Amino acid sequence: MSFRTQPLPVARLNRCQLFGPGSRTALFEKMAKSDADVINIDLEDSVAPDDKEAARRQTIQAIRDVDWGDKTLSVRINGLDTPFWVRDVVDLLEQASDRLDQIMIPKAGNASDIYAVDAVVTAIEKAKGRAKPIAFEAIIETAAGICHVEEIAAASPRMQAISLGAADFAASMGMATTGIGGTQENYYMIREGQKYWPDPWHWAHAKIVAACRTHGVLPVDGPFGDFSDPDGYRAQAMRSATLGMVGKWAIHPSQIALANEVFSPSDAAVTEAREILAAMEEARKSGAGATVYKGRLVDIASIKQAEVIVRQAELIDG
Ligand SMILES: C[C@@H](C(=O)SCCNC(=O)CCNC(=O)[C@H](O)C(C)(C)COP(=O)(O)OP(=O)(O)OC[C@H]1O[C@@H](n2cnc3c(N)ncnc32)[C@H](O)[C@@H]1OP(=O)(O)O)[C@H](O)C(=O)O
Ligand SMILES: [Mg+2]
Repeated sequence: MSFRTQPLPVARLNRCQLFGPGSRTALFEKMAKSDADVINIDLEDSVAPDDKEAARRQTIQAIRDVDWGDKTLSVRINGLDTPFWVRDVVDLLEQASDRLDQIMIPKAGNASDIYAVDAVVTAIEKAKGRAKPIAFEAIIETAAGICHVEEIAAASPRMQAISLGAADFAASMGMATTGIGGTQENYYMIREGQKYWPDPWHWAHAKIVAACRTHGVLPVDGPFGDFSDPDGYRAQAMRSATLGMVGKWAIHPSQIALANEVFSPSDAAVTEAREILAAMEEARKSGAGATVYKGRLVDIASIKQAEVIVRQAELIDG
């Protein structure tokens, strides 16, 4: 038990992060009109090396021109192991409008990666007199990243979110799969002749959630590549939500409604959470720290659990 209070993450919706390549300008208006809470325009792996400069230019233009409504607007820059990332950061900060909310840092390996981007961003913000500080989201998608996820979460006050990038993560870990997230056919257990498929991403998700929650950062599930498998997407999203993640990427518009559904508490869950809070308030008045709700124990920890759900419902209701 620490005397420190666990910090709350930023109070904004992050149920669905919709991705689109910065080189596909025709998608920008569609992304802006979508129901995703966060838009990630990608300058990294969905953009071919020959298209990098044009994608950067087009992205900056779109940040200025497109009506992004009240969405969180984020751009994924290129990795720190490429020749592109510095120019991405400098041009975005100098040329895109204040409408840009966040920079997403791929393949973050340690706190120094975040520090390096922070140093460049901070210098340009000061030079330009930018009123609104840029937020950061880091992607954990390497063995080094998962080993150092806690220092990454703590690396800068700009850190608002961390996602798992399942494809690069699998490659970095040497995992025997070409699938992007979800159930892996060969990762099974067997009991009485029946196969069961555990979740190979579980431990990484849990480690990211713990690091994020320690430092007041939003933990987010990454991509699910097979956009023709809505049931698989929903199952993965529900596992992530149960573990404490607040949202999931969509790499195709068909995944947006699924993410919004899974990461919005149901009416029944909100009603139950409010009833638990009411039951505990009654208990408190009579001097008790625990009581019975629908035949089960609820106590002071239940208040905190119920508040997670009520807080999310209040964010959604605005
Ligand atoms: C794995 C790692 C990652 O990097 S994931 C993140 C990077 N990837 C991307 O950004 C890819 C984003 N998605 C796409 O580019 C496309 O969706 C697609 C290539 C997967 C499919 O495109 P396609 O046009 O063939 O799809 P359709 O089914 O025909 O589209 C139907 C309709 O929807 C519109 N559309 C398509 N994609 C988007 C989108 N992203 N946003 C908004 N709208 C979209 C399309 O234009 C059609 O519109 P219509 O014609 O009906 O008007 C990770 O890093 C890791 O390591 O894990
Ligand atoms: Mg990746």
